[in-house]
Amino acid sequence: MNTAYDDAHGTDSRNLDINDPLRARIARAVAQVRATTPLAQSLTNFVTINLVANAQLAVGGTAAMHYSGEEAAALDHGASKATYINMGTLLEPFRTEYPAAARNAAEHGLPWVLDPVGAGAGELRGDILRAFAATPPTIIRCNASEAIALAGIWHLDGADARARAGVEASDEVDEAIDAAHALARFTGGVVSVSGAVDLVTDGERDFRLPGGSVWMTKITGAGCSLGGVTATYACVADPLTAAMAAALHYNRAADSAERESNGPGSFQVAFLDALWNTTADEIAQSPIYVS
Ligand SMILES: Nc1ncnc2c1ncn2[C@@H]1O[C@H](COP(=O)(O)OP(=O)(O)OP(=O)(O)O)[C@@H](O)[C@H]1O
Ligand SMILES: Cc1ncsc1CCO
Ligand SMILES: [Mg+2]
Repeated sequence: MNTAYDDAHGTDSRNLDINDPLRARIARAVAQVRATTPLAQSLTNFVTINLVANAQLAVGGTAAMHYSGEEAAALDHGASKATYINMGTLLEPFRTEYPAAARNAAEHGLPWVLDPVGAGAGELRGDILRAFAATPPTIIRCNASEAIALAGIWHLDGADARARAGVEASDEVDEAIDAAHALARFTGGVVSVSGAVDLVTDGERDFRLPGGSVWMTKITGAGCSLGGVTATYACVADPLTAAMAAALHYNRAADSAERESNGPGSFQVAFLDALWNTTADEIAQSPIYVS
């Protein structure tokens, strides 16, 4: 039987087998975060910093926010198991502090997650993103426009690299597929592109994750906090599992929050509650279209 998803995306994608080991790894990651409250440190924008921390706590993790390469090094020596860097609101000192934090993560062999918010806008953002190419992120979590812009900034082959500015998604996820593949090949990591149907790719396999709520676009920081939660999952799981667990956790929590709410304010509250209450099995048994 063809689903609405198949009709829209053709027949070369199929729902991942219910017994596929990836689903077990996702369920285990969800349980492990709740059991071990891992710390992912964040250097993130001033608009949505509170939602990022609250979402990390709501999935079971621990949050610590700062803007310093030195503090990143101290945390990498201590409790932090992953770093989240979000480019939303930049100040001049971040020109050196953000690449230092990325370097520290790489030197400690720890994963780091990049949200290239607004990629394509401004010299400072471009300079910092170019500096990251030396110690590339383990996971890139972005919207379609940002994936295309970042592939352009890094001059990657195969990307349709139209430089595009802006913090809200305007390209459809599928338009960013070549850019996402190029980014994954360049970093050797995973790229997670959000939208109505999310795309997670390691450059070899593409996973499309339907569901979630359009209300996510009416609260600021849905994407930023998804980046933070992706870092939380990267504390306990390999990059592909972490990106999948975070995106699926978001989709199932958003499905449930939409049923409970009647506007953006009540949606955000219901969404945090749903992050807390959604079960590991609900997350791991989600539709996952693989191609
Ligand atoms: N039309 C939609 N329908 C359902 N879910 C959506 C839709 N658009 C986005 N989402 C979900 O919202 C979350 C954030 O994705 P989005 O693409 O809005 O990020 P973003 O553009 O980086 O957001 P922001 O920068 O405002 O934080 C993801 O979980 C994604 O699945
Ligand atoms: C609205 C906004 N401006 C800078 S960062 C941010 C949050 C969404 O990325
Ligand atoms: Mg964003």
